Amino acid sequence: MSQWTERPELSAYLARQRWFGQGQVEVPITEVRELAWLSDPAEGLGVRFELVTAGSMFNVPLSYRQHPREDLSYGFIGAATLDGEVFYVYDALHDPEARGLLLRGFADGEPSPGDIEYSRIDGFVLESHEDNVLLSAEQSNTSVIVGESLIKFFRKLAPGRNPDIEIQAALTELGSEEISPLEGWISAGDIDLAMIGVFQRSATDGWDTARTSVRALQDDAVRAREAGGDFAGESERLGRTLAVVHEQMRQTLPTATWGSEEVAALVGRLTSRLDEAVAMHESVGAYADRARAAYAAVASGEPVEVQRVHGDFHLGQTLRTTSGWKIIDFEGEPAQPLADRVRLDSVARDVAGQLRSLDYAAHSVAIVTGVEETEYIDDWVRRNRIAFLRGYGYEDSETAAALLHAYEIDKALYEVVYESNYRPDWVQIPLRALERLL
Ligand SMILES: Nc1ncnc2c1ncn2[C@@H]1O[C@H](COP(=O)(O)OP(=O)(O)O)[C@@H](O)[C@H]1O
Ligand SMILES: O=P(O)(O)O[C@H]1O[C@H](CO)[C@@H](O[C@H]2O[C@H](CO)[C@@H](O)[C@H](O)[C@H]2O)[C@H](O)[C@H]1O
Repeated sequence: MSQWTERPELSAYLARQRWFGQGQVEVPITEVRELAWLSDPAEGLGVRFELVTAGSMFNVPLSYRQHPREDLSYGFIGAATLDGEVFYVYDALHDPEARGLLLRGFADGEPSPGDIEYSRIDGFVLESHEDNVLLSAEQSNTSVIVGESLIKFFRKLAPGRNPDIEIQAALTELGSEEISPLEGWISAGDIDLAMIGVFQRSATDGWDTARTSVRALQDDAVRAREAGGDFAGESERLGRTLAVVHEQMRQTLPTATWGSEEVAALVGRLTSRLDEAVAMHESVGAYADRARAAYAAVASGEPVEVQRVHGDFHLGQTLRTTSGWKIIDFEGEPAQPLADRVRLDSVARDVAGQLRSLDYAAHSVAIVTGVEETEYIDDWVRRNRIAFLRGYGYEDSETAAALLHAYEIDKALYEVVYESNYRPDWVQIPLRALERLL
């Protein structure tokens, strides 16, 4: 039995991580599966993946050090004993030397240790695993840049192929230029622990680029089309990129047509999310009847063409590179169970995600800078919505419009729950959007 089920340090550490997703609440650890050592603790530094069940299962690579390290204090978890000897234990992703050991399996000629498998696509070999930089630890997952690659350690785990790997492997094989090519992954049996792909060095994040444009028009108090940083051309190109990626997914992954029964099931899922948002935020109740009416319009429409989709498409999942937009992170909404994240869906799901994100980019600037909402903000959102839909070539039919409307409402409801958990100051963004949408 692991000492972490008996002692509070690791559950306290998990509660402080955003990727744990419980909003600072400690959840008891019921099980820990320790994978093979990647280095021998008797030599001073032991590193291994530990799969920790605390409600859900989490990927927590740990480094066990014989001596404490002041400079790693951010990732310090607690002391633990191994074979009667005391070790100082750190989150291995905050320990540069330990990160190198987690990456070593991708180096030339390195065997996969014990129950862990390092898979490489097309002879990919990691040149050097030692020089690596932690990119971000504050999101759903934890990413590290190493050489020309970026490795993402999945935090919340589930048995079954991770959709990020599944979709990006299919699109990489197809030669897609709209994603960042996948190079490999790490797994333990049927559980995927991490994926590695090309690091886009020239990239700027779509979210930052869009917000810079909003700020430009706000500074000058001019309409979007007159501002120096007009984003509409980028929105249109991004729409086109998403349409290409959807087409590539149709070519390589399953598709289907939903008849009345499946559409009724969709309406059922939309309605339960509505109920969840009402329970979370009282003021959502005022929109419930109108949301139900919008969902009923979907049920009375034509059959719906479905396929694999991105599932959580927003500006933070886009990179503007010198060779156009690239779409990343095909995991779906992190909070949903795997079965929901791999379900076929309408492309309207992703189109709606982006429309919501444009609304977020504009209104978040107003919140952060503390200025009054102006007509310029609304103008920016309208102009970029139109450009994105034009670039995508979104279908012009009643059924397509009803679906898009329903999915925009659904995403705003998801956001009410998401923001209530993580960024209560921002919950007004989706709440105001509901007011506009309904
Ligand atoms: N291939 C890449 N090249 C450059 N930057 C990337 C790449 N993949 C991800 N990023 C950066 O890392 C951030 C987090 O990546 P993402 O896959 O969205 O992780 P998460 O699942 O934790 O949200 C992105 O917002 C982006 O800025
Ligand atoms: O990127 P993740 O996979 O972690 O996605 C989650 O976090 C997102 C926040 O970073 C959240 O997106 C919401 O906020 C965005 C701005 O930060 C905004 O562009 C999106 O439209 C809005 O939904 C996403 O919903 C969540 O799953």
